[in-house]
Amino acid sequence: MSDEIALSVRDAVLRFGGITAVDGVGFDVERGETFGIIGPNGAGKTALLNCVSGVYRLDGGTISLFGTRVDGLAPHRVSALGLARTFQNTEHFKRFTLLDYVLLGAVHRGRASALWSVLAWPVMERAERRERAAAREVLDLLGLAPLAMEELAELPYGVQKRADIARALAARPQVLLLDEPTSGTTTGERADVADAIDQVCAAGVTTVLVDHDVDFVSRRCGRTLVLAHGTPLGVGTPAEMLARPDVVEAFLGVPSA
Ligand SMILES: Nc1ncnc2c1ncn2[C@@H]1O[C@H](COP(=O)(O)OP(=O)(O)OP(=O)(O)O)[C@@H](O)[C@H]1O
Repeated sequence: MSDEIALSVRDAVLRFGGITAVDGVGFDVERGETFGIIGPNGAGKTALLNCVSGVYRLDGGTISLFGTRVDGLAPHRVSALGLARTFQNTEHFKRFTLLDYVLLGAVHRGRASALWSVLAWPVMERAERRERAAAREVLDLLGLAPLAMEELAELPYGVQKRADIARALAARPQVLLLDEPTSGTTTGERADVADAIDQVCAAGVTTVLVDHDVDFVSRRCGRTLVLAHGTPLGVGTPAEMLARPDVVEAFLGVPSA
């Protein structure tokens, strides 16, 4: 693990009317690290990821990507600075083939203006060939290449979850946010999603992993942030954090014995 900070969140606050969804959250993720965020339902995990990716604008605090402030930027600008994320569903892309869906991730890097596209079509054609090659490379890495021409709608849910990881990875992100990558999967599918994430981590991609499955996060993350009701309970190794009575109480909803 390097000591270069890839993602830095300081005193983040996000409110929805009277609800404070994220309340003074801070953490650093080092380059190459797989960092976890866990917490019970409604803890603010997804809201926090939405702040990092520019979907929500912070009411307080700062977010930096490799030292550059990104809070207040639109999602496409944050993504141009090297951040990619998965979503909790791929509902709107059901008619895409797996390859086209993954190409969405590759294509968004360095798209040119329409005028430039017309004037420089040979260059654009070469760029498109490169994007297709990049998409196929990612499909290969995640063991999805044989399914490249299948429609997403026809593929099992677990494959759709892996497809979403592939799409995000095709953008060659500096930092990858995985939002509930195993939610709704069967035990078998979860093992396949786990393999895909392990490939991503082994490739050295800086990753933030949010999941309901605490064991799943604990096995992959050296450090994790624990949130409860939007408030940070702390950052530490999963074993350290899960041994704390306040963390146990947050998950169980009752004081630990
Ligand atoms: N768009 C929104 N409008 C109003 N309130 C919201 C919105 N999004 C989230 N919230 C509220 O913010 C709080 C945190 O929600 P969030 O979805 O981030 O929690 P979470 O930890 O991701 O939960 P889960 O594990 O159930 O997905 C909750 O009280 C939720 O109801």
